[in-house]
Formats: sequence, C-alpha cells, structure tokens
Amino acid sequence: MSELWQFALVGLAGGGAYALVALGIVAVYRGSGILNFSQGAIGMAASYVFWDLYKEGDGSLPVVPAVVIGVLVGTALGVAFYLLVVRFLHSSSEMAKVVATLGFMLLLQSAAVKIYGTQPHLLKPLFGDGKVTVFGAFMTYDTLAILLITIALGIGLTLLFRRTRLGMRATALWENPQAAAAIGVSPLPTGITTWALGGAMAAFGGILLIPITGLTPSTLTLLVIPAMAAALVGRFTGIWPTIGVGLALGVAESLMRKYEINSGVISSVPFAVIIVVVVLGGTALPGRGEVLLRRLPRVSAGRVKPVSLVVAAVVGLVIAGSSPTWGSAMINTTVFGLLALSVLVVTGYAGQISVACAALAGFGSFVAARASSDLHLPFLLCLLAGTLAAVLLGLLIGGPAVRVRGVNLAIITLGLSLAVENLILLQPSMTGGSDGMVVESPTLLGLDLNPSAYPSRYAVVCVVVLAIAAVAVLNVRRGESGRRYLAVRANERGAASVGVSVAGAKLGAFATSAALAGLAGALSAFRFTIADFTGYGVFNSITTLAFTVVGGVGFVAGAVFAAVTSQGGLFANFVSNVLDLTTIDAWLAIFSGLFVMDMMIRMPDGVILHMSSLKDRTGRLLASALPVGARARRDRPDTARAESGRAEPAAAEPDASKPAEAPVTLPHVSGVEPGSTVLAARDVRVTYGGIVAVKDVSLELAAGKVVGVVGPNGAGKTTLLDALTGFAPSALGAIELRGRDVGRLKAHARARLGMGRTFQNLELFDDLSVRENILTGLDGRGRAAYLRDLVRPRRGTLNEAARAAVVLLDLERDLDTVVADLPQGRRRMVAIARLVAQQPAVVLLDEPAAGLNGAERRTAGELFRALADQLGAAVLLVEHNIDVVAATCDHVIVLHNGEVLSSGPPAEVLREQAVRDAYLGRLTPAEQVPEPERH
Ligand SMILES: Nc1ncnc2c1ncn2[C@@H]1O[C@H](COP(=O)(O)OP(=O)(O)OP(=O)(O)O)[C@@H](O)[C@H]1O
Repeated sequence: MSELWQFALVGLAGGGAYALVALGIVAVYRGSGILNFSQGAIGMAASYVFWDLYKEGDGSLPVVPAVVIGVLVGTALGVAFYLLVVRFLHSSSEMAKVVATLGFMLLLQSAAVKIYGTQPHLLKPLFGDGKVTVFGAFMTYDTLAILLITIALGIGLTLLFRRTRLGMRATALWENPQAAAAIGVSPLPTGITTWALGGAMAAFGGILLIPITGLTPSTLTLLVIPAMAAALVGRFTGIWPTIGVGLALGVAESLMRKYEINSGVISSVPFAVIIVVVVLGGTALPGRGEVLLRRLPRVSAGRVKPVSLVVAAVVGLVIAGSSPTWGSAMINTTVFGLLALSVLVVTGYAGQISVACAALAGFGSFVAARASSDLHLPFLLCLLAGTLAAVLLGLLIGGPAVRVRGVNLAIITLGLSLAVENLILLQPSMTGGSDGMVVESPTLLGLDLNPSAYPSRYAVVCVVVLAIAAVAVLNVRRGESGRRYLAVRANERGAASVGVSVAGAKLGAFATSAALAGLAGALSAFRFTIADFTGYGVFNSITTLAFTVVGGVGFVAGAVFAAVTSQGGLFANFVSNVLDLTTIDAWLAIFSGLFVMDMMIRMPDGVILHMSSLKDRTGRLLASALPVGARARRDRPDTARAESGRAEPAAAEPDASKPAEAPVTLPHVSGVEPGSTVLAARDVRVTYGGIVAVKDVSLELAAGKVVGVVGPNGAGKTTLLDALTGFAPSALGAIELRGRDVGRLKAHARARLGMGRTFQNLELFDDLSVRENILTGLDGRGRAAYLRDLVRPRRGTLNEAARAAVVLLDLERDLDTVVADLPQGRRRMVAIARLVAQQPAVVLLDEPAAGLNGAERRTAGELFRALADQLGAAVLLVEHNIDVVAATCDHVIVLHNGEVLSSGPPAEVLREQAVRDAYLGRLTPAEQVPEPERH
C-alpha cells in the first residue's frame, strides 16, 4: 500500500506538468476560442532557452533567473503568435485555426532541431534533492513546487475569469462574439493576456518537466496530446476538471510503471480511457442549434481532365526514369501524394479533422512487410494486405468520429495514432525495433523492382499507383458517396433528414482514406531491403495534414502540390541537387512552418485554388486581347465553374428549365392509400433534464390530409417533430409509420422509410449547389457506393418529383448555384424541393413559411396543400401564421406547455377562448380568424 502511495506521489509531478500545459490550453481557448496545438512546442522552445542559460549550474545563470527568462520567452512566443497570426483568424474555419497552430508547432519544433539537435538533455531536480513526507511517503521539492504552482494557477485563472473585468470580457467574447463586438468589447486585450498566460504556463510546465522526462524537441512538444486530452474532459473551459484529469493521468502512468507494464501501454491506456469517456459523452448527431454556420474549405467538382492527367503522368514518368536521385525523390513524392489523398478524402470531402494518416500508413507498412518476410507473398498481394489492414485500423480510428466532431476528433485521432505508434510500430517484439524487418525484393511480372538497385523502376510503379488513386478520388467526388461525404461535412442533421447514414458516411470516408494511407505505407515497406517503422509518428500525420490543407484540402491538384513540396520530394531534390544547396533541408522545415501559418491567414482554401484563379484571370486577360471568334471558342461556360470548385451539372436529364407545357403536378407517392393512416404516435414524451418539453402527445396523420400544429413559443412544437423524426434521443412513446414501429429507429432510417422533414433553420448543405442538395435526397443508400464510386461514380439525375418541385418552386435558374449564395426565401424553397424529391409518405414541416413575404407565403401555402392533394402525403405543418394554417390545414392541434390544449377543424379550434388566451390572445375582438378555404 505504502509503495502504491509512493508511486502515486511520484506521478503527481508528471501529472502536474500535464495539468499546467492543459491549463494554458484552457486559458487560451477561453481568451481567443482557439485550441492551441502548439502549446507543448511553446513550452519546449522556452525550456531550451532555460536549459541553455542554466545547464545545471554550468551555464551563466542560477536557476531562478533562468526560469524567469524561460517563462518570459514562453510568454513572448504566445503573444507574438497571437498578434501575428491568431488575431487574423477570428472568422476562419476551425480547420484553418487548427492547421495554423500546427504550423507554429512545426516551426518551433524544426527550429529547435536545427539549433539544438535531437539528442536528449537531462537535468537534476531544479529545487534540490530535498523531500517532504506525506502520509509515510516522500514527495520531492520539485513535485511539491509543480503541485503548488498548478493549484495557485488554477485559483488565479478561476478568479481571472470569474472576478475580473478582463475575464468577464473574455467569457462574453467566447460565448457570443457578435454581441460582444456590438457592445464594443475588443478581443485584443483578452487575446494578448490569455496568450501571454498560456505561453507562460507552457514554459513553466516544460521547464519543470525536464528533470523528469529529459529535454528533446519532440518529448515536450508532444506533451500537448495528453494535455489536450485533460482539457477535453473539462470541455476546454473547466479549470478544476482539467487539473484533476491532468494529475490523474500522471498518477495512473506512475502506478502502471510500478507494475512494470510495457511503456507503450503506459503511455496509451490512460489516454484510451479518456477517449472512451469523451466518446460516450458524445452524440450521434449534433443537437439543435449546435451546427454553426462556418466557412468550409472549398472542394473541387471532381472532374477528371484527361489531358491534364496524361500530361502529369508523363511528366512524372519522365522524372522518375531520369536518374536514381530523381527516382528516389519521386518515390517520396508519390508516397506523400497518397497520404495527402487520404487526408483529402477524410478531411476535405467528409470534413473530419483526422490526424492519423501516418499511423495508418505505418500499420499498412508493417502488415505488408510481415506478409513479405513471414508469408513470402508476392509484391502485389503484400500491397493488398497492407491496404486492407489499414482499412480495418481506419474503421477503428474512425469509430469515435461517429460521436465526436471537430477539433475534439483531431485530438482523439492524435491520441489513437500515438497509441498505434507506441503499441505496435515501436514495439521491437513485433517490428524488430531499430533493426527493422527484412522484406523480399519486389517484382512485378518477372521484372525486378528493387528500389535500392532500380529506384527509377520502382518510382514508375509508384507514379502509376498515384495516378490511379487520384482518378479514384476524383470519381468519389462525383459519385453518391462523395455527395454523402459533402452532405455530412456541411450539415449532419440535414444529411440524416434525407436518409444519409451519418455514421456510415464517416466510416466510409475513414475506410477509403485508410486504404490510401495503407497503400502509401505498403509501398514504403519495399523502399529498402529492410523495412523499419520508426518514421510514422504523429509529426508525420501533422505535417501531412498541414501540407495538404496548404495545397488545397479539397483538390487533388492540392494534394499533388503538397507531395511535390514535401520533405525529400521533388522540390527538395531540386533545391539540394540542382541548386546544390545541400544544407537547405532544415531550413525548408522551418520555412514550411512559416508558410503554413501565412497560408492559413491569406489563402485558407489552398494554393491550388489561388493558382487556378490566377490562371483564370490571366486567361481572361489574354481572351480580351484575342479576336472575337477565338474568344467565343475559348469562353466555354463550364470552365469557371469547374475550376472554382462549384458543382457541375449532372448527367443528361430532362431539362427542368424548359417552359412547362401542362400545369406541373407532383407525382403521387406509391403504395399510400388516400385517407389511410400513415403515421400514428401515442404518448410521445420528451424531457430535457428537468423540463418536460412534450407531455404524452398522441396524434394520427392520414394520407392526403394536412394537420397543423400551433402554439406559443416554447410550446414544444419543434420538439414534437424531433421526436417523430428521430432527432430527439430522449423521446419516449410509440411511433408507427405505415404500421411499422419506428420508435427505436435512427433519424436516417426513418427518413428512408418515408419520413421527410424540414427544419426551422433549414439545415441545408450550404456549400453544395441546389441540384446537389436535391440529389442527396435521391441517391441510393447502399454501402456498395463506397467501393463502386472509386471506379464508376453515379452522378445522379433529378427524378420526376424533383423536376416538378424545381419548376413549382421556381428554382430552375438556381439549380447550379451554391445554396449559400441564395437569399433566405429561395433557400426555404430549396429545403422544400429537397424534401419533395424524396417523395416521402409523411411530410413534417417546421415553420416553412417563416420569413416569406405575402405572395411567397401564398405560393408556399398552395404547395403544402399540393403535398397532400397531389403527392398524397400525410402532412404535419408547424406554423405560426394563422392565415396559412387556416387556409391549408384539415385539422389543427394546439400545443401549450408540451400538452395538447385543443384539436379539431381549424374554424372551431382557432376560435376557442382557451386557445386564444394561450396563443391568440394578442388578436383584438374585431379581428376574425379567417374562414378556412377548404376542409
Ligand atoms: N436541447 C434542448 N435542451 C433543453 N431544453 C430544450 C432543448 N430543446 C428544447 N428545449 C426546451 O423545450 C421546450 C420546447 O421547445 P420547442 O423548441 O420545442 O418549442 P417550440 O414550440 O418549437 O417553440 P418555437 O415556436 O419558439 O420554435 C422549451 O422550453 C425549450 O426551452
């Protein structure tokens, strides 16, 4: 027992350092809304300065002034990064913010390697060898100091955010930046202060940790991962939960050390526990209002341009074959290119910030090498084995993405990559350690491809593989799976409402991405006679993500750009061998970090989009100088659209824009008898904590009838819709759709069975075109699409119902317009067209006429009626506008405080005194409830 206690006390030192770094992350997040992945790197840089000055008494300064200067350096780094980078990112995407901090991390890390090298430095305890006794066990002065400082900073930060004007301003800015800006709160003072504090805490944590972990550029930089995990449990704002988890992590690691548990396990298990906690606390779909409208990186239309492809492949082959050095650089480039494509699929298309590609590649490499060295499988089968193994691991790493999103997912994937690295890739018993594993020389059709002997031959194979992968990734973009990914990336709730399995799409993206990474790793396994797996650390994942985002994370050309400029790639070979600048490598790494930050400020959509718009502008300039005939030939209408990443028109389909010869009608939903009960709900109840939002509501919806639901704000109308459609996880009660119990089905499964809905805030896919928004509701739902689209993408066509809706709602001209560019009234029409296209048997409309003008409201009212009369659907209409309700509905239900106050024909119900009191009380006696136009 006392021994356990002793180990627990020892663990408090490391845990305190985790907590200190994590507290810095919390301070910075609360002050500027940014999760600083460079927190550990700031601590590392400051620690090197301290170590340089102190060097265990050999330097020029005693410990205290050296610590003070180290902490000041950390403070200055934090403030400088805020002033030069962060403050320009306030309206940037989450991804740009993450990548900018990763860029700073790369900059500090490569600068430290350049200046100090990678050899570890050790220090004796900073506060001497003294100890205090705590319940029979010893605690060193260092540990005591770390603990006291952590607790003092915890109290200080709590007071800062609760009691000071600056802290309250920080909270205001964090909770509602627009409102805070409107009352004149400037983000600058809070930003500077919190980044200064963050930098100081990172420095403190780093310096105090040197005697425990030693000092290397990577150890302290990677401290950010457990620190992020601790801050994640405290949701990046809770100071004391963060401290508690940080300390617990350190203690757990120390206790495992007592039982001599494998070091890989020690560094992975506590973290794994945190991941489980966070994943269990996550949700399958974001809640109402949780989806923030944010700018997403642009994505290409996915057109394969055969000429560009052939030119690129020929250039690649020529370079690959030109000399062994270029061949080698080409192998590096293509391997990086595959990794970048893997990032493109999961992060660019599906919007999941995953920092795991190197771990997946490492695993693919490991399995391919084992297949060669143990099973002596032929080269191609080894590649296949590596690829498939990575897919399995990818599904495992992607698992949390089903319930965790955004930067939280970035942290979790980082942690899982670290676990893969520690548990598999760095385990000598499995991989042969630094000795590596002997692989057989690769051959193809009898041709020896041994990269050491024939780098050009192997490079040619790699170029062909990359070209095929690039075409497959472009195909995915044009297919059903691509639309699913983009729908999920844009709006998970909207995607589920049209029947897309959000979890399925995320896992599909993770699997495809893992296949590409695994293939990259498998190709690398044969790079030399001995495969080693030490080069697949999290820094490689970070660099790949950062470079791909800089190139353009939505564009295959962006991935190629990232590959060409990567370490050891074609550009680096050009600089070191053609320009003969052999010492450039370290500088290139430093410039890369600077470049990444600069790009996130100036061109967050990537270099490629910028180059393409430059090309566009030059083209237009040239065109204006050309004779008229030549100009007409040049100005093909689809050029700008394809290059700007806008959607291209789908394959041949009847032209919806032609004037209709007969009045357009919506085609009848098949298999639904007019007047039959389509949806029956009994005793539906939804609670949110202590609030009962819907109290035992029962209702029936019949085909061809419109039921209106009215009630004051907060009556529970939307919650009732959420419960019926599967968006309220806490809902109880029985819900039957066409006689089938759907109460336990997820939202997307109910949508597939014919339950269509709109949302108050529309939940459209803002960065997709109107046509693509509608197509997402029409696409097939099979899993086969994830494989089939790689080869034969289904571009999709608008069905009869969609075409009719497009004409009825006057959307013909907007079909290829990106939805974000439409005014609100037109966006409402898109939401309705997307719904109609699915030909649902039940239609649930949540305030669909809100914000429409008088004429638009009348058209909308007619359309809601047509949904029942022509489409034959059972319609439930939540609406505040009594004119619309009276004119459209056959039956009205009045909700008040979650309960049915009254129900019946509109003319009767809307006249009831109790209803008027509850909801219509604002009407004067002179005002009459209009007579319904029909029953
Ligand atoms: N996610 C949630 N967490 C906690 N309470 C919630 C949540 N969603 C809704 N509520 C509460 O449930 C009650 C019903 O809200 P709901 O939005 O369904 O009403 P509503 O009739 O649709 O109102 P409105 O007309 O303003 O849209 C309200 O008291 C609301 O505050």
